[in-house]
Amino acid sequence: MSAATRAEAAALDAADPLAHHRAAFDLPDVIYLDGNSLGPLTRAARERVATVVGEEWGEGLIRSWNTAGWVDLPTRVAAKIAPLIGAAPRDVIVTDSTSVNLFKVLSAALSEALPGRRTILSEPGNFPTDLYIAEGVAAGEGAALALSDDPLAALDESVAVLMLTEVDYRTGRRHDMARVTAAAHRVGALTVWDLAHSAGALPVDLAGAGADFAVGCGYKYLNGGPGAPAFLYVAPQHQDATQPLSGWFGHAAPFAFEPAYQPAAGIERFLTGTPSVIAMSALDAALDVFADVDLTAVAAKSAALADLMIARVDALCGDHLTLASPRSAATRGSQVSFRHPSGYPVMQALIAAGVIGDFRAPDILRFGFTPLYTRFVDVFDAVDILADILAARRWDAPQFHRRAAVT
Ligand SMILES: Cc1ncc(COP(=O)(O)O)c(C=O)c1O
Ligand SMILES: Nc1c(O)cccc1C(=O)C[C@H](N)C(=O)O
Repeated sequence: MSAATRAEAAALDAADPLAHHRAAFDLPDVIYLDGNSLGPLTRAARERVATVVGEEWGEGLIRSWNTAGWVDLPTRVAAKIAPLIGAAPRDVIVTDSTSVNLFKVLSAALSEALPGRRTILSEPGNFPTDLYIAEGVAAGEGAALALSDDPLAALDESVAVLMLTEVDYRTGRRHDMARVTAAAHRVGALTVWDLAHSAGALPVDLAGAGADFAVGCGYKYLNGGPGAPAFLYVAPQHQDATQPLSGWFGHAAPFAFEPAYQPAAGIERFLTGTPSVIAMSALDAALDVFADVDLTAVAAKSAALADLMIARVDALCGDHLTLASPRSAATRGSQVSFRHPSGYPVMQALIAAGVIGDFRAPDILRFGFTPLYTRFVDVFDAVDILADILAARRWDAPQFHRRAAVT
């Protein structure tokens, strides 16, 4: 499915069965192709945060832990994420950040590994926090982190845990979770999957793939807001594992205030401290947009949006940009990246012109596709604007070269 003219792109929008979901979002007047880094505000989250602050906190005060159900938020929100990732609700919990959850599940995975196995295998291109956390866990557990550009080939009987991000944050390349998990299990290794760039964007089937552990972000495709709580998944057969951040919310009876730690049964032992109620409420409300959404349709539209972008970039910007993502949607997540030697100022010029993507060092222009609110005409217009910036070298102005702290 592609469009050679703006009218054809508009016709695709007119026929789009997901188009009505755009009204659930509170979008400013920009073309937003960065929902893979920070999802936008939903109308429901805006209202819910106002209620939580004004009524539940302002009026209810401490009573709201019970009367507003604050204490159940980690499991209630998890039950909304579970169907998006192919998991049973009791195998998912919402808590902490992705990095902290990775620390917990990696440690638990090492404790579940076959005797004598102390290697965590990953890729050098994995998201840095994953590698940093694995370094920390390895140092504390007398394990080692091994990196390979071809982790499937590097899998052998020394590997305790294979830790991968399903969709690569730079290129959008997608691993075949079922195939890779099966290969890990064949050599006796466990798997830890990072779903930061998958959850809410693509159908994920953790249980079907036989994945052992997973983590993911609340603030990207799930639209939970900046710094939204993250989630983690533990397959039922590993839920007796211990995790080292043994805080009171993971205790079997937190309000018994016992001096000794006794882990809760099941997934709740992966909690640590008090949930971030305002942030978790925003995520809870934002997740309602997925209530009647078929992720297969989301992924199909995402592939069509990305294919349109690639076709238009080939046609209009081919002399300037090199595709850094798989050309085939079959091995791609919900984003497309292009290389340009001056990627940073090009992206700054594009943002100044009202098209928001992001830059990833050293030379990547990255565009995320979020089919619940992104239209075909948005992609069409974005490439026209990008082509103009490149052809006229509008990016080569001093203000676009100044680096911001956060890219
Ligand atoms: C693959 C991946 N994992 C983890 C994170 C972030 O983890 P945290 O929410 O702890 O900052 C990101 C993005 O920031 C990411 O892209
Ligand atoms: N978590 C972020 C942040 O705190 C500031 C800026 C960006 C982010 C991101 O999420 C980046 C994102 N994980 C990426 O794939 O690049």
